[in-house]
Order: sequence, then C-alpha cells, then structure tokens
Amino acid sequence: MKVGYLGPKATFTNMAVNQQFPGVESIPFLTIPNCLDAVMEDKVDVALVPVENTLEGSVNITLDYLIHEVSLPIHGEVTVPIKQHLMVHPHRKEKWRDIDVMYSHSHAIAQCHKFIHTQFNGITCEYTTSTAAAAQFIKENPNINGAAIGNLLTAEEYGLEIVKHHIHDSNNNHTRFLILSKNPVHYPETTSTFSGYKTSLMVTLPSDRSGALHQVLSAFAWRKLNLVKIESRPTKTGLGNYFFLIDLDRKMDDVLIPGAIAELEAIGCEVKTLGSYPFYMIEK
Ligand SMILES: O=C(O)C(=O)C[C@]1(C(=O)O)C=C[C@@H](O)C=C1
Repeated sequence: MKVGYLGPKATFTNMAVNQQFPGVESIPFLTIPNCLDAVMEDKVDVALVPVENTLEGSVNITLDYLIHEVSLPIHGEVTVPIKQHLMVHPHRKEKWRDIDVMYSHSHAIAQCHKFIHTQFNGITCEYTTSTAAAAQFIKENPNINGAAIGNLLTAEEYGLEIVKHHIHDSNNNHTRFLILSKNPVHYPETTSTFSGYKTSLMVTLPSDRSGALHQVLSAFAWRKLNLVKIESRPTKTGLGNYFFLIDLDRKMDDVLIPGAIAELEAIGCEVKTLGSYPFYMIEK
C-alpha cells in the first residue's frame, strides 16, 4: 500500500501518516489536490489530508476539491495534536528576535496569531504550501532574515534551530485528517486509538423553500441521530447557494440513516453519502 500526503517530508500530515500507517510506503505531494489526484490516477492507494483545525476551522481546499473535483469515499479519520514552534537557520540563533519575515502554511500562521501579534507585531507573513516547505525554504536560503513555524520533526529534518517552543494560541490545538481511497482501507497495528465511527453526508436543499433546513434537521432529530458537525460550502452555482456537509456519530446502518436519507429525498433534497468510517485519535 502507498499513502500520499501533503509534503515535503516532516509536515504535520506526514506525522499523521507515520502514526496511522507505520511502516507503510508514503509519498509526498506539493498540494492537497495533488494528493487526491494521485489516488484518482492510481499513483497511490490512499491519501491522508487535513480537513479541520480547532483554532482555524475547516480546510476549505480539501472540502471543495472533494465536493467538486474528485469522487473519493472517506475511509477513515485521524485527529492529531498540533504544537507549533518558531525555528530559524542555526546561524541566526542568537539574533532571532530581529527577523523580518515569518514563513509557514496559512493555517499554522493563523494558529499562532496571538504570538505573532504580541511578539512580532506587523511582521510580514509569507504563506507556503506547508509548514515543512517553509522550513525547507529557510534552510535553502540562509541569507533571508526569516523564521519558519512548524513541528519538532520539521526542525530536525531541515536542520533548523527552535528558538521558541509552543507558540500556538491554545493548548487544545488539534487537526483532523481524512483518509480517502477508492477501496476499503486496511489499518495496520497503529499507535492511534480507535474512537468510534462516523457517517458523512452531503445535502443539497431544494431551492428557496422556507423551513427546508429545519426539515432536514428534524429528519435526524426525531430518529435521535446525533450530528457531530454541520457546515455549509458554496455550490459555486450562484450567490447564496450552499451544500450542507453533515457528520453523524455512527456507522451506516440498515434502518435509521437510510430512513433519514429517504425522508430528505422525499422533501426534494439531494443526498450523497461521502463515507461511513472509523475514526482514530493520536494522543501525542
Ligand atoms: O503544513 C503542514 O504541516 C500540514 O500538514 C498542513 C496543515 C493544515 O493544512 O492545516 C496541517 C496541520 C496543521 O493544522 C497545519 C498545517
């Protein structure tokens, strides 16, 4: 089995792969769409991509690419704690407070907003395709007076010096990753903890009908189907047109979820099942 992830080596996504698929061949890609395309083109069997962070919310590119560009079922989910550190080229170790550019993935920079606001107010932030791409850039450009934000493995991989640990805004910082594949996924003995099942649905409401969302929610409510997430994303067909992405805290069954889907279809909604899958937690 080959697993594709958002690279280069030592991103948070790479760490999640190492823990969820220990010993399995993993291949880095430059962007999240590239990871998903790689599964579609059979270059890899599985893609593991970020979908939501505690502090920054959804990773829209993942949701939108799954909705609009590729049709890949979700076969699993893993949640990982995220700890961000500030790192510089070793020769800047003593003068790190004088840096004038901060490089990282947009989510990582947003997760460190308070630190940047209070310690480096007004500094230029440059977004990179991932945290590890920022570290690689700092390593390859020692003349640039900048720092990267990323994880411990990244600092080690690219030979950078961590000058400030734990710069994320809240200790409760986690990112959820989706595991996508054309075929069922076999999970090797992992270091993560199996934590239950989810079912993800995409619901398109009938256009402009009063109470439609209320009817959707009640189809789940009276069946006591617990929603763990609901979020809307643009259909991209016109202003105000949205899909609802709904996660339920249980596995697809023969009665309750199919019953709710049939009820939604009867009131004119379109419903697509995005996956019914186990979810795992990584403690550290
Ligand atoms: O840049 C990385 O290291 C990633 O794996 C991407 C990513 C993200 O897209 O949110 C993953 C986890 C963290 O929230 C920060 C960045």
